[in-house]
Amino acid sequence: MTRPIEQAFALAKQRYADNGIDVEAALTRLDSLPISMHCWQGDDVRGFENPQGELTGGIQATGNYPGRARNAGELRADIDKAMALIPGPKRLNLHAIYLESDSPVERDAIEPRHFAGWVDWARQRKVGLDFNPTCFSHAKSADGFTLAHQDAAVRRFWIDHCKASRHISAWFGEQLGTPSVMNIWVPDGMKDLTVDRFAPRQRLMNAIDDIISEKLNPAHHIDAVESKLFGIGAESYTVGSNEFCLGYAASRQIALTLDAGHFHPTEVISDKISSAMLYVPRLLLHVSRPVRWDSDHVVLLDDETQAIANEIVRQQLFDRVHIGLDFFDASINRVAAWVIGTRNSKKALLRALLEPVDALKKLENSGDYTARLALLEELKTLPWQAVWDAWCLRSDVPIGADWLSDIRQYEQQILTQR
Ligand SMILES: C[C@H](O)[C@H](O)[C@@H](O)C(=O)CO
Ligand SMILES: [Mn+2]
Repeated sequence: MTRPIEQAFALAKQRYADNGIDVEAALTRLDSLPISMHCWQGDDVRGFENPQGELTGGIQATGNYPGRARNAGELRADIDKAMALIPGPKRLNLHAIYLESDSPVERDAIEPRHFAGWVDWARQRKVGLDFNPTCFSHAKSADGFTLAHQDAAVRRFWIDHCKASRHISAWFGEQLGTPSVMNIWVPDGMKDLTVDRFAPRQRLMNAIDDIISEKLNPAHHIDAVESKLFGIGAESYTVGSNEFCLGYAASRQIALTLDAGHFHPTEVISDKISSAMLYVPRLLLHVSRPVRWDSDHVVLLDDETQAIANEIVRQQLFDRVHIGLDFFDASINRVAAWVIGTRNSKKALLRALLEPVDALKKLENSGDYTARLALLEELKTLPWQAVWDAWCLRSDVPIGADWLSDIRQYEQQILTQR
């Protein structure tokens, strides 16, 4: 059964060796690059705090596919299913609304114990956790403002939520032995013409300064800020814009989060990585797929996903770039969405690792742009797929589209019974 896979792999290895590429070294590197899967794909960003509540903050999960996870047990089972179909290392990215508690807990009162179930789950599976305060889908964010709110009491509430979130994040890192990247994203903005664009940004800056003022162990916790261009209902003005977040992360030397859907339609985050890395210590990537807007479609193996992976590999940013995903599609099987998007992100990383980067840079530096273009195009059709299949085989996950039958079975037995 596995013989053709192995034969194809042997031929592919030779083919890549002829191009100066050590396939085994590429796979060793791939085995060291975790992708942080976002928990919110499993339940359309509802969480367990108030699952019947409205998703606000200018984001939207569209679709009504059956089988949404309704509690932590179901969500963990779905993540387990997805992870079993994805090769290589994975992490899990949690939002604060995925807490577990028998009684209501206000956001500014969340504690590590509310996430003990997740830590137990992660420890058993040897995966790291990342975290996000949830500054949306709440009565105190209903007017579109949180950390930049005019009302000091509302601002304080969200500052305290983010401070509590940092303690949870640091606890994740300490418990699991791998730092948790905590991403602060706020939806704050205005629907229409905004006269004072300065004061909210000043308030946001002061609020985040307050949040990160307590020094936490960097071996346990990493702070990140995520910019955005616009949200639904905040089309004219976003307080945490790209300039705000880049400036903030650079001046405070914290991580900058680049979400592929948070820029103008023709702007790409792949081209921002090399610039941002000159000024910030780390990047968190939210690999996503905007279709005409920040639609958070499932990640494809498309040009931009490939370009993002190429940047990480070509500039050797392995220790400074954290790769996360951010999409939520409720119109297809949600577990399949995770599998498709995460496998595609990993395929892009593999293809990037199979590039003869030094040879390409040499051609570029010598001005031989003809050979550079020729080689880049020829590389696209080298047998990376045989390497991918062999890696799936080694990682004990299905090869090709074989994973789909597992998903179908899971759908019939589990998801449709919900
Ligand atoms: C759940 C959100 O998508 C996420 O927290 C944030 O990263 C974002 O991208 C908002 O558009
Ligand atoms: Mn994002």
